[in-house]
Parts: sequence; C-alpha cells; structure tokens
Amino acid sequence: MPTNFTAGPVRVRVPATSANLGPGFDALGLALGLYDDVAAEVAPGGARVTVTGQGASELPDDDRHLVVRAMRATFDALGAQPPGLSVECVNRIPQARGLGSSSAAIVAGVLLARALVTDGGSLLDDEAVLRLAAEIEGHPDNVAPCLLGGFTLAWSEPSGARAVTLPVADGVRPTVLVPAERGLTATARAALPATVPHGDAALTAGRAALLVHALTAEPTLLLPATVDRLHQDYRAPGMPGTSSLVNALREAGVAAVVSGAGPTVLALSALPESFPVGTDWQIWQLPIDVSGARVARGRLGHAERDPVAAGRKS
Ligand SMILES: Nc1ncnc2c1ncn2[C@@H]1O[C@H](COP(=O)(O)OP(=O)(O)OP(=O)(O)O)[C@@H](O)[C@H]1O
Ligand SMILES: N[C@@H](CCO)C(=O)O
Repeated sequence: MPTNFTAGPVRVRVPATSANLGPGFDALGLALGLYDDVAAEVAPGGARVTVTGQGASELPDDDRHLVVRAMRATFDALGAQPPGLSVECVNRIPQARGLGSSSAAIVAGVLLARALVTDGGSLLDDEAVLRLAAEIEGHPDNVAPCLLGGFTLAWSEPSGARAVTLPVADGVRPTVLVPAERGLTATARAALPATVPHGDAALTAGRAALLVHALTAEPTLLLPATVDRLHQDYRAPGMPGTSSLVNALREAGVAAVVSGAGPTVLALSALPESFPVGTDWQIWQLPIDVSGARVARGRLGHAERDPVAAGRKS
C-alpha cells in the first residue's frame, strides 16, 4: 500500500472523442484535436475545483465534480486517499453534446490521481487505467480513444475493458457540427430498446466491419460503412434537428453520423462547399488526435490556460 504522494502539481491534456461512428455502438471511437487541460495537487483538506471555459458557471466546485470523483475512485484503487485536492480545469470540450466530455474528465481524473501517488505507474498500469476509466464511464468507446489517441476499437471482457488502436487512412477529415442544445448520454441510452430485429443487428455488424476497412484503408467506402440500425433511429425523436441534418448530409453524399450519444453531428468526409447547415450549428474541422492523454509535471502554463481551442478551425 502506498502512503506517499508526489510533491507538487501534475497536469494532463485530454482530447475530445467521438464514439460509435455510426455502426460501432459502444465499440468504435475517434480522438479529436480539441482538448481540456486539468491540473491537480494534494491539499490539506476537502476538494476545491476551479473551472474556466466550458461549464465554468455550472459544474460543481467540490467533491461532486467528475474529475474529483474519478480521482477519488483511483486513489481508492491505489489504497491511498489524500486529505484534500486542489484542481484547476480549463475546458474546451462542450459538455453533454456527444464529444466525450465526461470521458475526458474521467480519464483526466484517473491519470492525475495515478501521477500524484508515488510509484502510481507501477501500481496501476495503462491497461488498468483503461479498465478503471471504462468502469467509471460505463462503456469503453470514449475513454479508449481519449487515453490512446487515434481510431480505437474497444471491447469488454469479464476482466474489464480492452482496446486496440488502428491507423487512419489519409483523406479522413472529421468535421463536427455542434448544436447549442445538450443531450445527456443517460437519457439517450434510456431511449434504446432491449432487443433489436436480427436483420438490423446483422446489417449493422457487417457495416461496422466495413467501417474498420473504410477508415483504415479505403475512405471512399465511408458512406455505406457508416450505416447504423442499432441506436440512431431510436434516439432521433429526442434530437430531431440532429437526425434531419445527418439525413440531409448523407443524401448529399457525406458520411455523417450522430457523434456519441448526440446531439453533435460528425462528418467523416468533406461537406460540399455550399451545403446549407444553418446558423444553429457551430462547424469545427478538427484534426485526429494521435497522442491521446498526455501527463506532465507542474501547473497549467500560459498555453494550457488559453481558452481558444488549439487545432480548431471554424
Ligand atoms: N469537464 C468536466 N468536468 C466535470 N464534469 C463534467 C465534465 N464534462 C462532463 N461532465 C459531466 O458529464 C456530463 C455530460 O456527460 P455525458 O456523458 O452525458 O455527455 P458527453 O460525455 O459530453 O457526451 P458523449 O458521452 O455522448 O460523448 C455533464 O453534464 C457533467 O455532469
Ligand atoms: N456508446 C455511447 C457513447 C456515448 O457516451 C452511447 O452511444 O451511448
């Protein structure tokens, strides 16, 4: 059992992620070049969280904050609970939009707690970090790309979540179309049926397999490869604007899907120049993040505190 915590703060940069990618429900995910920066250090008592950027006036500033909850769960796993925590968050990932904000917060918390415990890396290896983060989140398809970067395929075994990273072919250009309205993943999951027709399951399994090929080797197949029958139609009544935009983009030949549990739309191929998206949507072309979460020693610096999203092109 460790009893010592490292001196001084640690910080982490965590990417946004888009899960499902159409037919890969709870399995496929992509890390995107839009980041939250979080720093933490051990403090005398209680938890104090400061937030700037996304969610600044809305998120809790104490033990209820998701980063702190993930840190506490990790300290429990490591057998060493510090008296208190001081946490600073600079958030750029919009929350409850389908861009993996909760997974980013969880991954940040798990990695920060591990880095604050002396010898934390040997007590909790990277595979164990994935298992713990996926357990806290409830499914592995966002935490895997957030941790590993790139295009990931995640699955769960009796011992917990596992994931592999696959190379993405040139020519895959993610664009996210982000609405003002929010949608909680828990609500979107409650809209799913307990069973689906065999034909829908068979079609979606085939397209998920095709999607791995399309993303890694043949992007011209992205449109047929992103057909899903497991979740998007069931969730459409709860996000009609998202559903209409996905359908319109697909009719225009764009491989568009609901990002995660929505309501953001992810396009994996370029939008036609004059496509009428409407003014309700923010349109961001984002690079694929290939590094995943990055931990460093020290407080957030000037660059990490800059609220403008690095890599984001509107
Ligand atoms: N950076 C953060 N700090 C603290 N809490 C957060 C943070 N990001 C998300 N949360 C919590 O998670 C909730 C959103 O999680 P949810 O899983 O519904 O959406 P998401 O992760 O943004 O989308 P998706 O899982 O579909 O990609 C927020 O309402 C908030 O309670
Ligand atoms: N696979 C998850 C991703 C969102 O967290 C879902 O669609 O519910």
